[in-house]
Amino acid sequence: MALAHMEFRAFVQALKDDGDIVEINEECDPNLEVSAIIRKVVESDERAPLFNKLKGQNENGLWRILGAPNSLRSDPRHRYGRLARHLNLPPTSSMKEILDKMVSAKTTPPIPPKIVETGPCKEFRLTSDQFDLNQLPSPTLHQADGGKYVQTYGMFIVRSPDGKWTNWSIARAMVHDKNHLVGLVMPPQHISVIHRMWKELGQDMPYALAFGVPPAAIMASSMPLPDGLTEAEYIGSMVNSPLELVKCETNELFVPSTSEIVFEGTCSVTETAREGPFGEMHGYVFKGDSHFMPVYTVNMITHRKDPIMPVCACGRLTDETHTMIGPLAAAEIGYILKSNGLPIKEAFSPFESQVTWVALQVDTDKLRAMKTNAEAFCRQVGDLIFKGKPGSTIHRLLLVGDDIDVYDFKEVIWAFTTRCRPVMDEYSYEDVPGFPLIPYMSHGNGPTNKGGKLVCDCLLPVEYTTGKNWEAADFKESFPPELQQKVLDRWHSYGF
Ligand SMILES: Cc1cc2c3c(c1C)C(C)(C)C[C@@H](O)N3c1c(nc(O)[nH]c1=O)N2C[C@H](O)[C@H](O)[C@H](O)COP(=O)(O)O
Ligand SMILES: [K+]
Repeated sequence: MALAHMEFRAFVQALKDDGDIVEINEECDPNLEVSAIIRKVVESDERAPLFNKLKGQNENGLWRILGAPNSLRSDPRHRYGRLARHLNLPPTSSMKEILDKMVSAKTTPPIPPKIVETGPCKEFRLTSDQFDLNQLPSPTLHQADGGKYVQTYGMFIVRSPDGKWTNWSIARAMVHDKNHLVGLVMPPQHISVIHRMWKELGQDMPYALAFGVPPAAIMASSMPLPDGLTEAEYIGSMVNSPLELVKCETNELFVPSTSEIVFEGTCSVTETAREGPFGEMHGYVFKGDSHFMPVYTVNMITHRKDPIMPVCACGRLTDETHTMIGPLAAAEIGYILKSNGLPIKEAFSPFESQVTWVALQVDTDKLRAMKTNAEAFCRQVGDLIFKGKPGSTIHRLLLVGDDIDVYDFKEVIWAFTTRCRPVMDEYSYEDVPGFPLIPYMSHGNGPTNKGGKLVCDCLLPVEYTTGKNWEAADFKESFPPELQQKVLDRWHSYGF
Protein backbone atom coordinates (compact mmCIF):
# COMPACT_ATOMS: atom_id res chain seq x y z
CA MET A 1 0.00 0.00 0.00
CA ALA A 2 1.33 3.42 -0.93
CA LEU A 3 1.55 6.25 1.55
CA ALA A 4 -1.67 8.05 2.47
CA HIS A 5 -0.72 11.36 0.84
CA MET A 6 0.09 9.59 -2.44
CA GLU A 7 -2.93 7.30 -2.87
CA PHE A 8 -6.55 7.98 -1.90
CA ARG A 9 -7.29 4.39 -0.88
CA ALA A 10 -4.24 4.39 1.41
CA PHE A 11 -5.52 7.70 2.81
CA VAL A 12 -8.89 6.11 3.63
CA GLN A 13 -7.04 3.24 5.34
CA ALA A 14 -4.97 5.75 7.33
CA LEU A 15 -8.17 7.43 8.53
CA LYS A 16 -9.55 4.01 9.52
CA ASP A 17 -6.31 3.30 11.43
CA ASP A 18 -6.75 6.68 13.16
CA GLY A 19 -10.27 5.66 14.20
CA ASP A 20 -11.48 8.60 12.13
CA ILE A 21 -13.99 6.79 9.89
CA VAL A 22 -17.53 5.50 10.47
CA GLU A 23 -18.31 2.76 7.90
CA ILE A 24 -22.02 2.72 7.07
CA ASN A 25 -22.95 -0.62 5.48
CA GLU A 26 -26.71 -0.24 5.47
CA GLU A 27 -28.03 1.15 2.18
CA CYS A 28 -28.27 4.94 2.10
CA ASP A 29 -29.99 7.20 -0.41
CA PRO A 30 -27.71 9.63 -2.32
CA ASN A 31 -30.75 11.87 -2.59
CA LEU A 32 -30.26 14.01 0.53
CA GLU A 33 -29.84 11.20 3.11
CA VAL A 34 -26.08 10.92 2.47
CA SER A 35 -25.51 14.69 2.64
CA ALA A 36 -27.76 15.11 5.69
CA ILE A 37 -25.42 12.70 7.48
CA ILE A 38 -22.33 14.49 6.16
CA ARG A 39 -23.76 17.88 7.18
CA LYS A 40 -24.38 16.64 10.72
CA VAL A 41 -20.82 15.24 10.76
CA VAL A 42 -19.11 18.48 9.67
CA GLU A 43 -21.25 20.63 11.98
CA SER A 44 -19.97 18.58 14.93
CA ASP A 45 -16.44 17.66 13.73
CA GLU A 46 -17.46 13.98 13.81
CA ARG A 47 -15.59 11.12 12.16
CA ALA A 48 -15.79 10.91 8.33
CA PRO A 49 -18.65 8.71 7.02
CA LEU A 50 -17.78 6.01 4.46
CA PHE A 51 -20.97 4.92 2.70
CA ASN A 52 -20.33 1.41 1.40
CA LYS A 53 -23.86 0.72 0.15
CA LEU A 54 -25.74 3.28 -1.96
CA LYS A 55 -28.95 3.20 -3.97
CA GLY A 56 -27.92 3.16 -7.65
CA GLN A 57 -24.54 1.49 -7.11
CA ASN A 58 -23.69 -0.71 -10.12
CA GLU A 59 -22.44 -4.33 -10.20
CA ASN A 60 -18.79 -3.23 -9.87
CA GLY A 61 -19.51 -1.09 -6.84
CA LEU A 62 -19.57 2.19 -8.77
CA TRP A 63 -19.59 4.11 -6.47
CA ARG A 64 -19.24 4.37 -2.69
CA ILE A 65 -18.95 7.80 -1.01
CA LEU A 66 -16.53 9.19 1.56
CA GLY A 67 -18.03 12.29 3.16
CA ALA A 68 -16.08 15.08 4.94
CA PRO A 69 -12.73 13.98 3.45
CA ASN A 70 -10.86 17.03 4.80
CA SER A 71 -12.93 18.43 7.64
CA LEU A 72 -12.03 18.82 11.30
CA ARG A 73 -11.60 16.31 14.13
CA SER A 74 -13.22 17.03 17.50
CA ASP A 75 -10.13 16.12 19.56
CA PRO A 76 -8.24 19.46 19.82
CA ARG A 77 -4.91 17.61 19.85
CA HIS A 78 -5.72 16.18 16.38
CA ARG A 79 -7.98 19.01 15.17
CA TYR A 80 -6.35 19.11 11.71
CA GLY A 81 -5.47 15.41 11.55
CA ARG A 82 -7.35 14.78 8.31
CA LEU A 83 -5.50 17.66 6.61
CA ALA A 84 -2.20 16.40 8.00
CA ARG A 85 -2.87 12.93 6.56
CA HIS A 86 -3.28 14.61 3.13
CA LEU A 87 0.34 15.73 3.42
CA ASN A 88 2.13 12.91 5.26
CA LEU A 89 2.41 15.15 8.35
CA PRO A 90 1.77 13.98 11.93
CA PRO A 91 -1.96 14.18 12.85
CA THR A 92 -1.04 16.53 15.70
CA SER A 93 0.18 19.12 13.16
CA SER A 94 -0.96 22.73 13.50
CA MET A 95 -2.50 24.77 10.71
CA LYS A 96 0.80 26.67 10.50
CA GLU A 97 2.73 23.46 9.87
CA ILE A 98 0.17 22.36 7.27
CA LEU A 99 0.26 25.68 5.40
CA ASP A 100 4.06 25.91 5.64
CA LYS A 101 4.16 22.51 3.95
CA MET A 102 1.91 23.81 1.16
CA VAL A 103 4.29 26.69 0.35
CA SER A 104 7.47 24.63 0.88
CA ALA A 105 7.72 23.74 -2.82
CA LYS A 106 7.99 27.41 -3.81
CA THR A 107 11.71 27.22 -3.19
CA THR A 108 12.51 23.68 -4.36
CA PRO A 109 12.94 22.54 -7.97
CA PRO A 110 9.82 21.07 -9.59
CA ILE A 111 9.69 17.27 -9.88
CA PRO A 112 7.83 16.31 -13.10
CA PRO A 113 5.37 13.41 -12.92
CA LYS A 114 6.26 9.92 -14.13
CA ILE A 115 4.10 8.46 -16.91
CA VAL A 116 3.09 4.83 -16.34
CA GLU A 117 1.45 2.42 -18.80
CA THR A 118 -1.64 1.62 -16.73
CA GLY A 119 -2.94 1.69 -13.15
CA PRO A 120 -5.83 0.84 -10.81
CA CYS A 121 -8.00 3.62 -12.33
CA LYS A 122 -8.15 1.51 -15.51
CA GLU A 123 -9.66 -1.62 -13.93
CA PHE A 124 -13.10 -0.85 -15.43
CA ARG A 125 -14.04 1.21 -18.50
CA LEU A 126 -17.55 2.43 -19.32
CA THR A 127 -18.34 4.09 -22.65
CA SER A 128 -21.14 6.66 -22.72
CA ASP A 129 -23.79 4.07 -23.65
CA GLN A 130 -22.86 2.02 -20.59
CA PHE A 131 -23.63 4.57 -17.85
CA ASP A 132 -26.30 7.05 -16.82
CA LEU A 133 -25.19 9.71 -14.36
CA ASN A 134 -28.76 9.97 -13.09
CA GLN A 135 -28.90 6.24 -12.31
CA LEU A 136 -25.48 6.17 -10.60
CA PRO A 137 -25.45 7.42 -6.96
CA SER A 138 -24.91 11.10 -7.87
CA PRO A 139 -25.79 12.90 -4.63
CA THR A 140 -28.25 15.71 -4.10
CA LEU A 141 -26.55 17.73 -1.36
CA HIS A 142 -29.14 20.39 -0.35
CA GLN A 143 -32.87 20.23 -1.05
CA ALA A 144 -32.87 23.61 -2.84
CA ASP A 145 -29.89 22.73 -5.09
CA GLY A 146 -30.49 22.97 -8.84
CA GLY A 147 -29.12 19.48 -9.47
CA LYS A 148 -27.12 16.49 -8.25
CA TYR A 149 -23.66 17.87 -7.39
CA VAL A 150 -21.61 14.81 -8.21
CA GLN A 151 -18.43 16.94 -8.40
CA THR A 152 -17.40 18.61 -5.14
CA TYR A 153 -14.03 17.04 -4.29
CA GLY A 154 -12.75 15.75 -7.63
CA MET A 155 -9.89 17.34 -9.53
CA PHE A 156 -10.39 18.97 -12.94
CA ILE A 157 -7.45 18.51 -15.28
CA VAL A 158 -7.28 20.95 -18.19
CA ARG A 159 -4.39 22.00 -20.40
CA SER A 160 -3.61 25.12 -22.47
CA PRO A 161 -3.92 24.53 -26.25
CA ASP A 162 -0.14 24.85 -26.63
CA GLY A 163 0.28 22.03 -24.09
CA LYS A 164 2.61 24.10 -21.92
CA TRP A 165 0.36 24.49 -18.87
CA THR A 166 -1.68 21.75 -17.20
CA ASN A 167 -3.91 23.10 -14.44
CA TRP A 168 -5.38 21.01 -11.63
CA SER A 169 -8.22 22.57 -9.66
CA ILE A 170 -11.45 21.93 -7.82
CA ALA A 171 -14.60 23.49 -9.32
CA ARG A 172 -18.13 22.30 -8.72
CA ALA A 173 -20.28 20.48 -11.30
CA MET A 174 -23.74 18.94 -11.29
CA VAL A 175 -25.39 16.26 -13.44
CA HIS A 176 -27.05 17.78 -16.50
CA ASP A 177 -28.24 14.51 -18.08
CA LYS A 178 -27.15 10.86 -18.41
CA ASN A 179 -23.83 11.78 -20.09
CA HIS A 180 -23.36 15.47 -19.29
CA LEU A 181 -22.38 17.72 -16.44
CA VAL A 182 -22.73 21.46 -16.14
CA GLY A 183 -20.17 23.25 -13.98
CA LEU A 184 -19.10 26.58 -12.54
CA VAL A 185 -16.34 28.05 -14.71
CA MET A 186 -15.70 31.56 -13.40
CA PRO A 187 -12.97 34.19 -13.79
CA PRO A 188 -10.30 34.63 -12.51
CA GLN A 189 -9.94 30.88 -11.93
CA HIS A 190 -7.41 29.06 -14.09
CA ILE A 191 -10.02 26.63 -15.43
CA SER A 192 -11.80 29.72 -16.79
CA VAL A 193 -8.56 31.20 -18.20
CA ILE A 194 -7.77 27.97 -20.07
CA HIS A 195 -11.39 27.51 -21.16
CA ARG A 196 -11.19 30.96 -22.76
CA MET A 197 -8.01 29.96 -24.64
CA TRP A 198 -9.91 27.04 -26.25
CA LYS A 199 -12.91 29.28 -26.89
CA GLU A 200 -10.67 31.68 -28.85
CA LEU A 201 -9.51 28.71 -30.91
CA GLY A 202 -13.13 27.66 -31.42
CA GLN A 203 -12.40 24.17 -30.08
CA ASP A 204 -14.08 22.39 -27.14
CA MET A 205 -11.72 22.01 -24.18
CA PRO A 206 -10.59 18.43 -23.42
CA TYR A 207 -10.82 17.70 -19.67
CA ALA A 208 -10.44 14.90 -17.18
CA LEU A 209 -12.17 14.90 -13.81
CA ALA A 210 -10.37 12.59 -11.39
CA PHE A 211 -12.03 11.61 -8.11
CA GLY A 212 -10.05 10.12 -5.24
CA VAL A 213 -6.69 11.49 -6.39
CA PRO A 214 -3.54 11.54 -4.23
CA PRO A 215 -4.51 13.70 -1.22
CA ALA A 216 -1.44 15.92 -1.66
CA ALA A 217 -2.74 16.68 -5.19
CA ILE A 218 -6.22 17.72 -4.09
CA MET A 219 -4.70 20.15 -1.60
CA ALA A 220 -2.64 21.86 -4.33
CA SER A 221 -5.70 21.82 -6.62
CA SER A 222 -7.45 24.02 -4.07
CA MET A 223 -4.59 26.50 -3.80
CA PRO A 224 -4.28 29.63 -5.98
CA LEU A 225 -0.77 28.81 -7.24
CA PRO A 226 0.71 31.19 -9.87
CA ASP A 227 -0.58 31.38 -13.45
CA GLY A 228 1.17 28.94 -15.73
CA LEU A 229 2.36 26.68 -12.90
CA THR A 230 1.64 22.97 -13.48
CA GLU A 231 0.42 21.56 -10.17
CA ALA A 232 1.70 18.03 -10.93
CA GLU A 233 5.35 19.11 -10.76
CA TYR A 234 4.76 21.44 -7.80
CA ILE A 235 3.25 18.55 -5.84
CA GLY A 236 6.08 16.24 -6.93
CA SER A 237 8.48 18.71 -5.41
CA MET A 238 6.34 19.15 -2.29
CA VAL A 239 6.24 15.39 -1.59
CA ASN A 240 9.74 14.91 -3.00
CA SER A 241 8.73 12.12 -5.39
CA PRO A 242 7.19 12.10 -8.90
CA LEU A 243 3.44 11.57 -9.13
CA GLU A 244 2.52 8.60 -11.32
CA LEU A 245 0.17 9.57 -14.16
CA VAL A 246 -1.52 7.49 -16.84
CA LYS A 247 -2.94 8.69 -20.16
CA CYS A 248 -6.67 9.12 -20.64
CA GLU A 249 -8.47 6.79 -23.08
CA THR A 250 -10.19 9.49 -25.09
CA ASN A 251 -7.85 12.49 -24.99
CA GLU A 252 -4.21 13.48 -24.48
CA LEU A 253 -4.53 14.38 -20.79
CA PHE A 254 -2.96 12.43 -17.93
CA VAL A 255 -4.58 11.43 -14.61
CA PRO A 256 -3.15 10.05 -11.36
CA SER A 257 -2.94 6.28 -12.00
CA THR A 258 -4.48 5.37 -8.62
CA SER A 259 -7.54 7.66 -9.02
CA GLU A 260 -10.71 6.01 -7.73
CA ILE A 261 -12.89 7.26 -10.63
CA VAL A 262 -12.08 9.24 -13.80
CA PHE A 263 -14.57 11.08 -16.03
CA GLU A 264 -13.09 11.93 -19.46
CA GLY A 265 -14.54 14.25 -22.07
CA THR A 266 -14.73 17.74 -23.50
CA CYS A 267 -16.08 20.95 -22.04
CA SER A 268 -18.08 22.89 -24.58
CA VAL A 269 -16.92 26.41 -25.50
CA THR A 270 -20.32 27.20 -26.99
CA GLU A 271 -23.03 25.15 -25.27
CA THR A 272 -24.21 26.30 -21.84
CA ALA A 273 -26.97 25.13 -19.51
CA ARG A 274 -28.52 26.22 -16.23
CA GLU A 275 -26.14 25.58 -13.30
CA GLY A 276 -27.04 25.99 -9.64
CA PRO A 277 -28.22 27.04 -7.24
CA PHE A 278 -25.87 25.23 -4.91
CA GLY A 279 -25.50 25.33 -1.13
CA GLU A 280 -22.15 27.04 -1.17
CA MET A 281 -19.16 27.78 1.06
CA HIS A 282 -20.72 30.83 2.75
CA GLY A 283 -23.71 28.79 3.96
CA TYR A 284 -26.60 29.79 1.69
CA VAL A 285 -28.76 28.37 -1.11
CA PHE A 286 -30.72 31.05 -2.97
CA LYS A 287 -33.76 29.23 -4.37
CA GLY A 288 -33.97 29.16 -8.17
CA ASP A 289 -30.75 31.18 -8.47
CA SER A 290 -29.16 29.51 -11.52
CA HIS A 291 -26.82 30.84 -14.21
CA PHE A 292 -25.76 29.56 -17.62
CA MET A 293 -22.48 27.69 -17.44
CA PRO A 294 -20.48 25.43 -19.80
CA VAL A 295 -21.66 21.85 -20.49
CA TYR A 296 -19.20 19.01 -19.98
CA THR A 297 -19.69 15.86 -22.07
CA VAL A 298 -18.66 12.66 -20.26
CA ASN A 299 -17.38 10.34 -22.99
CA MET A 300 -15.97 7.68 -20.69
CA ILE A 301 -15.74 6.63 -17.06
CA THR A 302 -12.85 4.52 -15.87
CA HIS A 303 -12.57 3.33 -12.27
CA ARG A 304 -11.16 0.99 -9.65
CA LYS A 305 -13.22 -1.87 -8.21
CA ASP A 306 -15.66 -0.63 -5.52
CA PRO A 307 -14.44 2.95 -6.06
CA ILE A 308 -14.86 5.68 -3.46
CA MET A 309 -16.26 9.09 -4.52
CA PRO A 310 -15.18 11.84 -2.09
CA VAL A 311 -17.97 14.34 -1.38
CA CYS A 312 -17.95 17.79 0.24
CA ALA A 313 -21.43 18.66 1.46
CA CYS A 314 -20.48 22.32 1.84
CA GLY A 315 -22.30 25.15 3.56
CA ARG A 316 -22.01 26.38 7.14
CA LEU A 317 -18.94 25.65 9.26
CA THR A 318 -16.87 23.56 9.04
CA ASP A 319 -16.22 21.71 5.80
CA GLU A 320 -13.53 21.46 3.08
CA THR A 321 -14.43 24.86 1.62
CA HIS A 322 -13.37 26.40 4.97
CA THR A 323 -10.40 24.19 5.86
CA MET A 324 -8.97 24.57 2.34
CA ILE A 325 -10.13 27.54 0.22
CA GLY A 326 -9.46 30.31 2.75
CA PRO A 327 -6.34 28.90 4.44
CA LEU A 328 -4.68 27.94 1.13
CA ALA A 329 -5.39 31.41 -0.28
CA ALA A 330 -3.91 32.85 2.94
CA ALA A 331 -0.77 30.76 2.46
CA GLU A 332 -0.34 32.11 -1.08
CA ILE A 333 -1.11 35.67 0.09
CA GLY A 334 1.44 35.44 2.90
CA TYR A 335 4.04 34.14 0.46
CA ILE A 336 3.38 36.98 -2.01
CA LEU A 337 3.69 39.66 0.68
CA LYS A 338 6.91 38.17 2.09
CA SER A 339 8.48 37.78 -1.35
CA ASN A 340 7.70 41.44 -1.95
CA GLY A 341 9.73 42.30 1.14
CA LEU A 342 6.80 43.21 3.40
CA PRO A 343 7.23 42.43 7.13
CA ILE A 344 4.57 39.72 7.32
CA LYS A 345 5.16 36.72 9.60
CA GLU A 346 1.94 34.62 9.37
CA ALA A 347 -1.25 34.63 7.31
CA PHE A 348 -4.45 32.73 8.08
CA SER A 349 -8.13 32.84 7.07
CA PRO A 350 -10.30 32.43 10.21
CA PHE A 351 -13.12 29.90 9.82
CA GLU A 352 -15.33 32.23 11.88
CA SER A 353 -15.04 34.79 9.06
CA GLN A 354 -16.54 32.14 6.76
CA VAL A 355 -13.06 32.36 5.20
CA THR A 356 -13.77 35.83 3.76
CA TRP A 357 -10.99 37.40 5.89
CA VAL A 358 -7.24 36.92 6.02
CA ALA A 359 -5.42 38.00 9.19
CA LEU A 360 -1.79 39.02 8.65
CA GLN A 361 0.65 39.03 11.57
CA VAL A 362 3.09 41.92 11.12
CA ASP A 363 6.70 41.92 12.35
CA THR A 364 6.42 45.33 13.99
CA ASP A 365 10.18 45.71 14.59
CA LYS A 366 10.64 45.54 10.82
CA LEU A 367 7.58 47.73 10.33
CA ARG A 368 9.08 50.47 12.51
CA ALA A 369 12.33 50.27 10.57
CA MET A 370 10.35 51.04 7.41
CA LYS A 371 9.51 54.50 8.82
CA THR A 372 6.19 54.24 7.05
CA ASN A 373 2.67 55.23 8.08
CA ALA A 374 -0.61 53.37 8.35
CA GLU A 375 -2.12 54.59 5.11
CA ALA A 376 0.97 53.87 3.00
CA PHE A 377 1.49 50.42 4.52
CA CYS A 378 -2.15 49.36 4.25
CA ARG A 379 -2.31 50.53 0.65
CA GLN A 380 0.89 48.62 -0.15
CA VAL A 381 -0.65 45.42 1.23
CA GLY A 382 -4.06 46.01 -0.36
CA ASP A 383 -2.66 46.88 -3.79
CA LEU A 384 -0.55 43.70 -3.86
CA ILE A 385 -3.38 41.40 -2.80
CA PHE A 386 -6.72 42.83 -3.93
CA LYS A 387 -5.53 43.46 -7.47
CA GLY A 388 -4.28 39.86 -7.87
CA LYS A 389 -5.99 36.49 -8.25
CA PRO A 390 -4.95 34.82 -4.91
CA GLY A 391 -6.91 37.48 -3.01
CA SER A 392 -10.03 37.06 -5.16
CA THR A 393 -12.06 35.20 -2.52
CA ILE A 394 -10.97 37.48 0.37
CA HIS A 395 -12.82 40.68 1.25
CA ARG A 396 -11.03 41.83 4.44
CA LEU A 397 -7.32 41.87 5.22
CA LEU A 398 -6.61 42.46 8.93
CA LEU A 399 -3.13 43.68 9.89
CA VAL A 400 -2.30 42.66 13.47
CA GLY A 401 0.82 42.95 15.66
CA ASP A 402 3.35 40.37 16.85
CA ASP A 403 1.34 39.65 20.03
CA ILE A 404 -1.63 38.29 18.07
CA ASP A 405 -1.73 34.62 17.02
CA VAL A 406 -3.58 34.74 13.68
CA TYR A 407 -4.49 31.03 13.98
CA ASP A 408 -6.56 31.83 17.11
CA PHE A 409 -9.74 33.76 16.28
CA LYS A 410 -10.16 34.97 19.90
CA GLU A 411 -6.87 36.83 19.47
CA VAL A 412 -7.76 38.19 16.02
CA ILE A 413 -11.21 39.48 16.99
CA TRP A 414 -9.78 41.08 20.20
CA ALA A 415 -7.29 43.07 18.12
CA PHE A 416 -9.88 43.92 15.46
CA THR A 417 -12.52 45.17 17.91
CA THR A 418 -10.12 47.18 20.11
CA ARG A 419 -7.33 48.47 17.82
CA CYS A 420 -9.06 49.15 14.49
CA ARG A 421 -11.16 52.33 14.62
CA PRO A 422 -14.09 51.74 12.22
CA VAL A 423 -13.83 53.77 9.00
CA MET A 424 -10.73 55.83 9.95
CA ASP A 425 -8.45 52.78 10.24
CA GLU A 426 -9.98 50.99 7.27
CA TYR A 427 -8.85 51.41 3.68
CA SER A 428 -11.46 50.58 1.07
CA TYR A 429 -11.09 48.98 -2.36
CA GLU A 430 -14.05 49.42 -4.67
CA ASP A 431 -12.23 49.27 -7.99
CA VAL A 432 -10.98 45.67 -7.70
CA PRO A 433 -12.58 42.31 -8.59
CA GLY A 434 -15.06 41.09 -5.97
CA PHE A 435 -16.01 37.50 -5.05
CA PRO A 436 -19.48 36.93 -6.51
CA LEU A 437 -20.30 33.90 -4.31
CA ILE A 438 -20.50 35.96 -1.09
CA PRO A 439 -24.19 36.77 -0.44
CA TYR A 440 -23.61 40.52 0.14
CA MET A 441 -22.14 40.51 -3.38
CA SER A 442 -24.49 38.10 -5.24
CA HIS A 443 -27.65 39.29 -3.44
CA GLY A 444 -26.50 42.61 -1.98
CA ASN A 445 -26.84 46.30 -2.75
CA GLY A 446 -23.76 46.85 -4.92
CA PRO A 447 -22.16 45.37 -8.04
CA THR A 448 -21.82 41.58 -7.87
CA ASN A 449 -18.30 41.28 -9.27
CA LYS A 450 -16.62 44.47 -8.11
CA GLY A 451 -15.38 46.04 -4.89
CA GLY A 452 -16.58 45.61 -1.32
CA LYS A 453 -13.06 45.05 0.05
CA LEU A 454 -11.16 46.54 3.01
CA VAL A 455 -7.73 46.56 4.55
CA CYS A 456 -8.34 46.88 8.30
CA ASP A 457 -5.43 48.37 10.26
CA CYS A 458 -5.51 46.59 13.65
CA LEU A 459 -2.13 48.06 14.61
CA LEU A 460 -2.21 51.00 17.08
CA PRO A 461 -0.23 54.07 15.92
CA VAL A 462 2.56 53.38 18.43
CA GLU A 463 3.24 50.06 16.70
CA TYR A 464 4.39 52.04 13.66
CA THR A 465 6.71 54.30 15.68
CA THR A 466 7.95 53.39 19.17
CA GLY A 467 6.28 50.00 19.78
CA LYS A 468 3.67 48.41 22.07
CA ASN A 469 3.06 50.65 25.12
CA TRP A 470 0.47 48.53 26.88
CA GLU A 471 0.18 45.32 28.86
CA ALA A 472 -2.69 43.00 28.19
CA ALA A 473 -4.92 42.84 31.25
CA ASP A 474 -4.67 39.09 31.39
CA PHE A 475 -2.94 36.32 33.38
CA LYS A 476 -0.10 36.10 30.90
CA GLU A 477 0.90 39.77 30.79
CA SER A 478 -0.29 41.49 33.95
CA PHE A 479 1.57 39.45 36.57
CA PRO A 480 5.28 38.80 37.22
CA PRO A 481 6.34 35.45 35.72
CA GLU A 482 7.35 34.01 39.10
CA LEU A 483 3.89 34.80 40.51
CA GLN A 484 2.25 33.20 37.45
CA GLN A 485 4.38 30.09 38.06
CA LYS A 486 3.51 30.04 41.77
CA VAL A 487 -0.22 30.23 40.99
CA LEU A 488 0.07 27.48 38.39
CA ASP A 489 2.03 25.23 40.78
CA ARG A 490 -0.48 25.74 43.59
CA TRP A 491 -3.60 25.74 41.43
CA HIS A 492 -4.88 22.41 42.75
CA SER A 493 -3.83 22.97 46.35
CA TYR A 494 -5.87 26.22 46.29
CA GLY A 495 -8.77 23.88 45.60
CA PHE A 496 -9.34 24.36 41.79
C1 LIG B 1 -11.80 22.75 -1.72
C2 LIG B 1 -12.83 23.34 -2.65
C3 LIG B 1 -12.44 24.41 -3.49
C4 LIG B 1 -13.39 24.99 -4.35
C5 LIG B 1 -14.70 24.49 -4.41
C6 LIG B 1 -15.11 23.40 -3.57
C7 LIG B 1 -14.15 22.83 -2.69
C8 LIG B 1 -14.48 21.67 -1.78
C9 LIG B 1 -16.59 22.98 -3.76
C10 LIG B 1 -17.20 22.14 -2.65
C11 LIG B 1 -16.73 22.25 -5.09
C12 LIG B 1 -17.42 24.26 -3.78
C13 LIG B 1 -17.00 25.23 -4.88
O1 LIG B 1 -17.12 26.55 -4.41
N1 LIG B 1 -15.61 25.10 -5.28
C14 LIG B 1 -15.16 25.90 -6.32
C15 LIG B 1 -13.87 26.46 -6.22
N2 LIG B 1 -13.39 27.34 -7.16
C16 LIG B 1 -14.19 27.61 -8.23
O2 LIG B 1 -13.72 28.41 -9.15
N3 LIG B 1 -15.45 27.04 -8.39
C17 LIG B 1 -15.96 26.19 -7.47
O3 LIG B 1 -17.07 25.66 -7.67
N4 LIG B 1 -13.04 26.08 -5.19
C18 LIG B 1 -11.78 26.84 -4.95
C19 LIG B 1 -10.70 26.54 -5.97
O4 LIG B 1 -10.40 25.17 -6.00
C20 LIG B 1 -9.46 27.33 -5.62
O5 LIG B 1 -9.76 28.72 -5.77
C21 LIG B 1 -8.24 26.98 -6.47
O6 LIG B 1 -7.24 27.91 -6.22
C22 LIG B 1 -8.57 26.98 -7.97
O7 LIG B 1 -7.38 26.58 -8.67
P1 LIG B 1 -6.60 27.62 -9.60
O8 LIG B 1 -7.59 28.17 -10.58
O9 LIG B 1 -6.07 28.69 -8.67
O10 LIG B 1 -5.52 26.80 -10.24
K1 LIG C 1 -4.89 25.01 -8.28
